[in-house]
Amino acid sequence: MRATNHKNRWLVKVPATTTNFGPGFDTFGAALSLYNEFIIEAIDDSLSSPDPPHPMVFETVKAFEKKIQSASIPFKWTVKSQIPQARGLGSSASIRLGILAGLNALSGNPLNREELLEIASELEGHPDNVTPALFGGFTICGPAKMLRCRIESKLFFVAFVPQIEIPTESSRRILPAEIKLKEAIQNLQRATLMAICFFEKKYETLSGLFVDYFHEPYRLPAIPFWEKLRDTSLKAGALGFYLSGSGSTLMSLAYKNPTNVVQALKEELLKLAIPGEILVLKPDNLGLRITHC
Ligand SMILES: Nc1ncnc2c1ncn2[C@@H]1O[C@H](COP(=O)(O)OP(=O)(O)OP(=O)(O)O)[C@@H](O)[C@H]1O
Ligand SMILES: N[C@@H](CCO)C(=O)O
Repeated sequence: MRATNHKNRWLVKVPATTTNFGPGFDTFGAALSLYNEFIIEAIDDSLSSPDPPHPMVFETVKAFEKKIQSASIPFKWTVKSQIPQARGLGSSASIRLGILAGLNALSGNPLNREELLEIASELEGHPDNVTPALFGGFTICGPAKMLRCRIESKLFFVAFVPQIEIPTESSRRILPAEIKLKEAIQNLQRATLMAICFFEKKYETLSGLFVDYFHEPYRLPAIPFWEKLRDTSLKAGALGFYLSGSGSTLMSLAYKNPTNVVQALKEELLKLAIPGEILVLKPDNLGLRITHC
């Protein structure tokens, strides 16, 4: 049996995330009050299960081992899952971070959070889910740099989660290789204004900034009812409406009170007979937490 850290069972709680916010493709993200909870436990090598491992977990363990330049401690994992899969709410980021943080703790914390972020961003292929999941709040990610701010609790994220699954990988493949300069400028202008609104907590000024040319025009056709829900949501007073991550979740931001937006969406969904779930979520300003258990 291998030597393991004496603290050999950890509970890792990872928040869901919403990203892009319209014009902030691959750049903006926020952590939400919906969680995946992982138990990561050291095991005796000889008890290892012969089952093929989860491919994402296998890949994550390999990346951790490469970074620490050593074989990792054998472990088993379970997840109590609230985050719906392939719906643009950061379920894959939660898997990668849950495993990385648990394995790091089992190994006596050889890596700091910035190093975990680097590994998880690399594995995901983009940093905008893993950054808020790890640090909480609203985050802006750039190459090798990130900034974050708290989000006040008067901002509500009203998520409509349709039954349609959209894997991120296929949803990225349909994006264009080039963008027109005029459209890039408009995205830049809106995204910059949006960032200031979040950092200065001027949430009401967010209204009108959610128009995007980078990804939504290519992805939204897969969700035929999006336009009707956007009109309903904005008419009911939402500050903005956007495709969360690569979809399929359609996100409305409500200021101070989400009731009108939720009610209007429920009525429209009933009228259109569209199956799915509405989740009223708050910002999570803590990010990933890990405790010995
Ligand atoms: N609770 C879970 N248990 C096991 N695997 C999971 C779980 N949640 C997510 N996954 C893995 O993550 C994949 C979904 O990742 P994908 O990147 O396509 O979507 P997402 O992360 O939910 O959305 P987005 O990246 O747009 O926010 C699933 O196919 C599965 O392999
Ligand atoms: N920014 C990424 C997020 C995926 O969750 C995308 O939209 O493809």
